[in-house]
Amino acid sequence: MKNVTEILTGKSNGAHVPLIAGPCSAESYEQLRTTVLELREISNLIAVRAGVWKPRTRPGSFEGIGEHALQWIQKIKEETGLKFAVEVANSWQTEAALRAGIDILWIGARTTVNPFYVQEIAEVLRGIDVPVMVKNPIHADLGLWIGGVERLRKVGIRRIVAVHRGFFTSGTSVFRNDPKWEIPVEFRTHMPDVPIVCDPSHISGKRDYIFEISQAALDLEMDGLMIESHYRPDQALSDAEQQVTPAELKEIMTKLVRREELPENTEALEHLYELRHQIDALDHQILNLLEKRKHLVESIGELKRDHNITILQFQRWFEIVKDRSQLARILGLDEDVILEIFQLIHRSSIKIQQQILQGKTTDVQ
Ligand SMILES: C=C(O[C@@H]1C=C(C(=O)O)C=C[C@H]1O)C(=O)O
Repeated sequence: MKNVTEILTGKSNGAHVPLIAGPCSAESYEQLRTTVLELREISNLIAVRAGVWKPRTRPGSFEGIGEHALQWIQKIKEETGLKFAVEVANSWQTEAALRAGIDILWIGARTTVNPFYVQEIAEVLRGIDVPVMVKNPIHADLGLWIGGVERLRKVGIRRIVAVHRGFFTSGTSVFRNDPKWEIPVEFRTHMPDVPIVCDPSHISGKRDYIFEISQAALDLEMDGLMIESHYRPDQALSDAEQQVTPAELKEIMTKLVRREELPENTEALEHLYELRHQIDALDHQILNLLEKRKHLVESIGELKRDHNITILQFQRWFEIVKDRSQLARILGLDEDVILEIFQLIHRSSIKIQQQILQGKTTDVQ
């Protein structure tokens, strides 16, 4: 687990799961203060989140208190000594947040989608040492997420944390936003030194799923959690259904299981290595079989070239799909995954045969 606590607050917080929590929006001084005082009871808490400017899909919804709420934050910061994080979506909001001494800024999903906005914010931050969290863009465009981080790095921001808040779904998921776990995993392979915090509130859209998603995030080695909490969630002016009370949040945090990357028990560790050894052997067999398959595809390609036969053979391909799906089902394998693997293999076969028919060598696939 990367040290999100140190990056965002400059302090360390032991082996806990770092938690950033607070209301979706700062609605009133009382609401914010009561929530924060209750949240202080959770030992994982490293910073408070509070929306000041709220980007809403359609006008007419509560769009945040605006700059005035920064004064409440300042007062509560003084009283509690806690660090506060605020979302900024453009240059003047960034300037106002910095003037108010906000400790951590975050760039929201609706801003990460737009490189112009991210750049505008980055320009205000040039030469300033403030930690910034970058939420994934609304749709699953990994490049924009990485690009957001790169824009901040280019102006000298060093303390950066990515936030996974899920991706737009047109109502096809039980969740408000589709987690698409493969995207943060992919993000990690591109930017291994940037910690990722999961925001289960925005993924779930419903408080009942927050524990489940938080646990899934920890099991994928995410480095912390960002969760919306309100002392009276049902009366919240925004995101009422997904906010939990500080007491509920405390319970969620206690129930979460922090799993280690490797078992401490030496017997279990040896068993793990033995099983991995067997997987290595099987993977090598898979690769050797793929190499043999490739040679057959090449021979068929030469035959097609010499006898003027089309590369793509739908009838044969449909038979393969039917046969391999059926076998996958019998073997208890995930049919969709097996189909995807065969689609990739088929795509590669087509490419190999195209090269043969065009008279090129087939080294590159
Ligand atoms: C190998 C062939 O060419 C293509 C590749 C296929 C494959 O990879 O199995 C199947 C059908 C064709 O679209 C073939 O015609 O059999």
